[in-house]
Amino acid sequence: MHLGVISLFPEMYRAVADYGVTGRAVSQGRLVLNFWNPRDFAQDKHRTVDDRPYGGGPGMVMKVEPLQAAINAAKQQLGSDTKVIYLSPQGQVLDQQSLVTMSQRQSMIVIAGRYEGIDERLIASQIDEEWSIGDYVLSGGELASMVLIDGVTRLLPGVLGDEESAQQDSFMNGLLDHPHYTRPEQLDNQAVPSVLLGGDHEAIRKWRLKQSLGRTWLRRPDLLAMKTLSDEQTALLEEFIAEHGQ
Ligand SMILES: NC(=O)c1ccc(NCc2ccccc2N2CCOCC2)nc1
Repeated sequence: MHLGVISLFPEMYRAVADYGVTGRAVSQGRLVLNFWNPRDFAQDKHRTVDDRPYGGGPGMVMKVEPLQAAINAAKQQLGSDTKVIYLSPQGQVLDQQSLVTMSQRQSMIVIAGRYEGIDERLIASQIDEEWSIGDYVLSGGELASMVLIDGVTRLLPGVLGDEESAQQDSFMNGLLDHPHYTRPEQLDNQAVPSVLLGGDHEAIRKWRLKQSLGRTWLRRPDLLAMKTLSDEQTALLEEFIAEHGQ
C-alpha cells in the first residue's frame, strides 16, 4: 500500500516506519510511506503554517495555502483519485472492520491536523473520509494517524507471519483475546492453567475459545451482543457463566 502522509512533524512517523511489524512492512516494500510537510510549501519568509481563526477566539487554524499545496503534491504523486482521510475528534470512530476495508486500498493520503484543525472548506473540498481513533483529544493528528497506519499495515498480505495472523484472527472474530501464559510455570504463586501444559490441542482450543467468550461477556457485553454464537460457542459461554462467581 502507498500511504501519503501530510504532517508538520514527519519525524514522528519513525515510530511506525522504523520498528516492529510496521517497520518490516516498510523495509519489505509492502507499505510505502511518503511525506509532505506543509511547511515546505509555505511561501512567506517565516514559512508560516498556521493562521488566525475568523471569529476570533483562542488557538490557530492550519494555514490553507501550504496545506492545499501539500495535498496537491501528494495527489500528483499518488494519483488524483487517491482517497484523502483526516483524523480528528469529529470523525467516525475507527473499528477493526473499518481497518479491513481500508487495507484493501492501493493507496491513501492521510492528513494529520495540528493547532485547532483545518479550514472547514478544505474538509468539504479535499477530505473524503474523516476518522477518529476514539472519543478523546490529542495535541495533533500524528499519533492518531499512526494508530490507523499500524492497524491497516497488519492487515496487508504477507505482513504478519502465519502464527501472528492466527492471533490476529482471535481479535477479528469480534471477541476479546484469551489469556496468554509463558515460563515460568509458577509466577507470584500463580500456576499456569493445567490444560495449557498438556498436549491436548482440541482441549486447548476449547479452553481458549471459552476464555475469549467469557472475557467478552464480562468486559465487553456490547461486543457480544453484536455476535451470533455457534452452538459450540453458546455451550462454552454457558459453562463459563455457570462457573463464574463460584
Ligand atoms: N480522537 C482522534 O482521533 C483525534 C484526532 C486528532 C486530534 N487532535 C488533532 C486535531 C486534528 C483535527 C482537528 C482537531 C484536532 N485537535 C487539535 C488539538 O485540539 C483539539 C482538536 N485529537 C484526537
